[in-house]
Amino acid sequence: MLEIYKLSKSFQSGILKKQKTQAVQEVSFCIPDGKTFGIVGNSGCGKSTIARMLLSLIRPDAGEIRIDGKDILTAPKRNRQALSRKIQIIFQHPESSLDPSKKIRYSLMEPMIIHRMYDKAGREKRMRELLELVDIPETLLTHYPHQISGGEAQRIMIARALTLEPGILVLDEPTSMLDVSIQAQMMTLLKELQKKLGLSYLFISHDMDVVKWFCDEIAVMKEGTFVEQGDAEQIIKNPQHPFTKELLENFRI
Ligand SMILES: Nc1ncnc2c1ncn2[C@@H]1O[C@H](COP(=O)(O)OP(=O)(O)OP(=O)(O)O)[C@@H](O)[C@H]1O
Repeated sequence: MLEIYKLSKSFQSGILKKQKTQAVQEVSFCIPDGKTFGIVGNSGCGKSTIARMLLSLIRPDAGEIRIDGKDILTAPKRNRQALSRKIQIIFQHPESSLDPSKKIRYSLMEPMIIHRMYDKAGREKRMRELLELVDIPETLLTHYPHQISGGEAQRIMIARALTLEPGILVLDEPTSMLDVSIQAQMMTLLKELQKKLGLSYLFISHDMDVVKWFCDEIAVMKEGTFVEQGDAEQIIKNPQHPFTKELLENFRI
């Protein structure tokens, strides 16, 4: 279970750091095990800043990030690494997330080696289990990233994220760079994996149709705050906030 409470982050930029942007302001939400929470909003509203805080890439100014009741931000240093490993991300551009000079086998093994997970035989076994889960043939292990398709690269990235046994995946527009025909396959795979592994997803997207099908709950984000949040289908069917209505209108055009 992921619980986010009053998370805030501002950035200072410009000459003498005089310009302040409140990127995220007191957002709270909760994702139970096996559920999907979606964040929708225009470019620059703060979605990636939330993702970066969850992945411990930047530190929030205030708030709490609790995984199974334990706050990552105040946990002792020795526990923090294990806790932050529980949240992994799938990016928009799978090709650029894979090292072009390394074979697929290396990309799958690397996180387990860095985090000293399993012995050699255990890592091999885990890698093969994951390949089967994401439906990728073992023959691809000896390929380089430029020798595989966008859809295959995204499956490999999902397997790579799962090597660390996370409970939560942040899906940052995971299919927006793929062909429409592959997008549906990928979303179905993500649903299957969620069911099999009990994963929680934080899904960042612009596509209202996908959000409605994929998410249990959503938040509509504008200028750093959630203007509306709750059951996905309910919000899309009966939006209350003018900004949500505007987003839905623009999407339908
Ligand atoms: N490192 C930074 N320094 C200064 N301002 C930043 C920094 N990172 C983000 N911002 C600002 O914070 C706000 C939120 O940015 P963020 O990247 O979270 O938006 P987003 O909703 O993810 O946008 P997109 O959909 O385009 O990726 C924006 O106004 C952005 O310019």
